[in-house]
Amino acid sequence: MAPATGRGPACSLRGVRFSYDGGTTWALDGVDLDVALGERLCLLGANGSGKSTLARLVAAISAPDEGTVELMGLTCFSDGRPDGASYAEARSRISMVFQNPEDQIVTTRVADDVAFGPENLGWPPARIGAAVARELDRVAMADLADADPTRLSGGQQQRVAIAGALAMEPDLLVLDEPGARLDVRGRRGVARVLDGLRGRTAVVHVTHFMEEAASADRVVVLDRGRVALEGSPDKVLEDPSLAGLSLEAPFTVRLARALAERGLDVPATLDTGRLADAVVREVGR
Ligand SMILES: Nc1ncnc2c1ncn2[C@@H]1O[C@H](COP(=O)(O)OP(=O)(O)OP(=O)(O)O)[C@@H](O)[C@H]1O
Repeated sequence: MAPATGRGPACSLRGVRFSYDGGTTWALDGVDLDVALGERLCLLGANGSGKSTLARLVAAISAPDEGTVELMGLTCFSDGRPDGASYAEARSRISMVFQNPEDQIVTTRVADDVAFGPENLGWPPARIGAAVARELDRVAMADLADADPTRLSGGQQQRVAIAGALAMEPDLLVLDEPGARLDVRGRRGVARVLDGLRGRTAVVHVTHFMEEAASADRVVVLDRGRVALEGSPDKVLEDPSLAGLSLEAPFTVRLARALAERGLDVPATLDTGRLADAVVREVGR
């Protein structure tokens, strides 16, 4: 087994396989995945393609059946065999946010909920207090610090869950469809928080929303437990093979294709302004 260094990349998976039924079917079937420190990666794929399973492996919540998992430069699994000390160390540096925020509520006061993770890490009270104040501020929930989280809206609860995850000052934040139950405003709020982490905290973000993937550094598309597409958002979200993976290209890309079919020379782009400029140029104002 490679020595544990504790340095990056945030995540490096090689030949990872995972089965829920003892190897009859594979939810993940030979996945290689790298996430650099500070990088924001979006995971896309049809229902059942393996996104949540992969997210849990990256978050050090579940173990692979086969393959090598390195997290924060620590070899946690080598050929499927665990290294308990490395795994425990990696876990302390990774946080996860799930789809249903109510599953993550553990107390009856917002500030206590955010403090829960740091308390489990054994931090001194002053450090915990500073982390709670900082993260409630980040998610614009400072006014509701004393509220009962079970009485908040789904969007507010998700912000509390994100604050709790970030309060532990993770090097890697894994989010499994955090916007699934949020309206547009709620999802924009999550996007703003993620933008603020750019370059400092690695983020692995499972989503069904193409617009969210557009702002990632890199996009990976899963198909039946394997990596089907990988690259920059421009490259992946404009790829014509997306439809064959049961994914719909973003609106601007579909619009550009429809205009091109009608004879306009416009690029299939994620950039609304660039598309608008091209249309204006083509129709001659
Ligand atoms: N707890 C479980 N027990 C048995 N099979 C499971 C379990 N969780 C997931 N699976 C199966 O593993 C495969 C991958 O599921 P996973 O939830 O990782 O996909 P996903 O891409 O996140 O799907 P979705 O977009 O629907 O959330 C699917 O075939 C699914 O049915």
